[in-house]
Amino acid sequence: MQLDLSNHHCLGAAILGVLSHVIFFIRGEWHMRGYLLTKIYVAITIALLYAEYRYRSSPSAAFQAAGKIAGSYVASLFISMTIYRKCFHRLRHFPGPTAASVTKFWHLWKCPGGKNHLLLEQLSKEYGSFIRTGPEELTIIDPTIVSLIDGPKSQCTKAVWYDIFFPQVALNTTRITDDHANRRRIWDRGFSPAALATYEERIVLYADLLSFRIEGLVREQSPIGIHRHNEAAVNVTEWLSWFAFDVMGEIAFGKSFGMLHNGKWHMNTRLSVDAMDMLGPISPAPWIARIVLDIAPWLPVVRDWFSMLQWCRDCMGERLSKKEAKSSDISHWLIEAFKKDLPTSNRQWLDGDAVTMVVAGSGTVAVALIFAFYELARNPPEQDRLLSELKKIDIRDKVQLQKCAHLTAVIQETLRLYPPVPTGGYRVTPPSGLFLNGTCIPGNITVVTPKYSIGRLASCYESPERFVPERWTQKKEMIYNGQGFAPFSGGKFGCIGKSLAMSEMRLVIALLVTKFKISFSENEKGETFLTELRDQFTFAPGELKLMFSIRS
Ligand code: HEM
Repeated sequence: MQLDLSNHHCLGAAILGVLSHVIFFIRGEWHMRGYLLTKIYVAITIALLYAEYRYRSSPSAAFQAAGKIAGSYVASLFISMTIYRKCFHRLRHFPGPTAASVTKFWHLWKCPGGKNHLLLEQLSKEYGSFIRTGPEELTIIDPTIVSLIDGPKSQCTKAVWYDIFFPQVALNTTRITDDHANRRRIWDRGFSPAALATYEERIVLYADLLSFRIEGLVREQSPIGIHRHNEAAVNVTEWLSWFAFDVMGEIAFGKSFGMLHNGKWHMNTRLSVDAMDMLGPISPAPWIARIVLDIAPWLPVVRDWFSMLQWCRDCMGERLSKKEAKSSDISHWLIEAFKKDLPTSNRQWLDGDAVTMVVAGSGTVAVALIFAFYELARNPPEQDRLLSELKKIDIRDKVQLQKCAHLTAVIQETLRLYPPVPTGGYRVTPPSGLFLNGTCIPGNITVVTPKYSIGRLASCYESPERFVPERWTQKKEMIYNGQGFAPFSGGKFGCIGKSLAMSEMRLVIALLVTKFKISFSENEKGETFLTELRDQFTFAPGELKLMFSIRS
């Protein structure tokens, strides 16, 4: 009689599952090894199948036995993880959906369409300011957390999310603090007041071109747009994106992408917008993102992603090959450091930062502008207030424009309601942890601080859902607590392009509002535009058409 050992094997596999959890997986970071572990698991399962096939009488029996053993391992591993995460983990006392505390698959399941900003908003209503949104992750919706994690004294580091981009290295994705500091010093040269002044001169030209092109649409000089008397329906999602990308092409690589001029998408900039689609559904679980990138490079969205990276590399390659070094773009400073062989200045960093310039510098400005015009169209009196402020000054004079309090307030209110980076900016707490209003946040925990929800807290803003720019000027009593307002983040990882972005936004809003009256068309109230809004680390808005009519 043959002894059936399969139950013993299953028991052994189950014990191995528990041991591998408590000895290995419970410690350190594993998100970069997902693909390797999957391959090892599949290889061992195939080996088991082969062994069982030799031992068993039929292939189906071999399949069954091998499946039981491999399944026992996985089941016990997950049971061990579940028990640990629910009953023993340092975050076990924090409220949140049960499934979220056990696995990040829950998060992927809940927001397949890139609606993370809405999901976190809904969770905050259900669970309050502290929500356990992952086994090792806390989402904190409290204005005080912002300076704790992104203030000048913060010891927090960047979370595993930034490894999605590996092997790409760049200023905003490196998780090595010293590398970040070295690279940031190089970038700082490209954002000195002198460098900024040269960029700003050219922004005026692009803003004028945008205004001129919209005027062309209204005056029927262009086939694009539906004209009616002295007004035209303008797809502001496209035109403002073209502006932001053209400006960034000029400032990053010394060449425009030509979209304002041509009135259509440049193939590769469109690609870079589409490529961001990948970040919507997979951002909540970087380890799954890594597996998808490694295992399925043929998926259309992953292909777009790699093509986008390649295109950014090509832009940098082209810029590198230019003999005449132009000191008036950001690349000039990065290339100079590369030629001097400064720390963190090899070709890989140059390529990575080419992506950073395109992604961080264009989509953010575009989305802020699109929302500013959306709100101005919804609130015509705000256009009148801007007009009366702007008619007294020379709009093309940056210093005068900076002094326009209402203009700045319109931008701040837009960024409060629609922060271009709505939920991203994940950080890891220092090993000693953090204290927030008497609550201890353990060390080495990922902290998510959604700017979208913090900006809409009723405890911080009166009528938080309403667009009221005056709350930043004459009606300051409408802000109970403004500590959480940080659309550009802060501290060592804060936005380096803040001043540039503010200049772009001030100028475009001022130019267009003084020249055009902006309103909704008959059939457009912006509902679809809002429904289509996706959180893909940066916000990706849907199509918005607004009526532009030339002011008399
Ligand atoms: C309205 C416009 C903008 C907003 C709201 C914005 C917001 C932000 C935020 C929230 C971060 C932190 C991201 C993180 O923690 O991962 C960031 C980082 C960054 N931004 Fe901006 N940004 C804007 C425009 C720009 C522009 C025009 C540039 C120009 C190139 C730029 C370049 C960068 C860079 C390089 C970083 C990484 C900084 C670092 O890690 O040291 N941004 N931005």
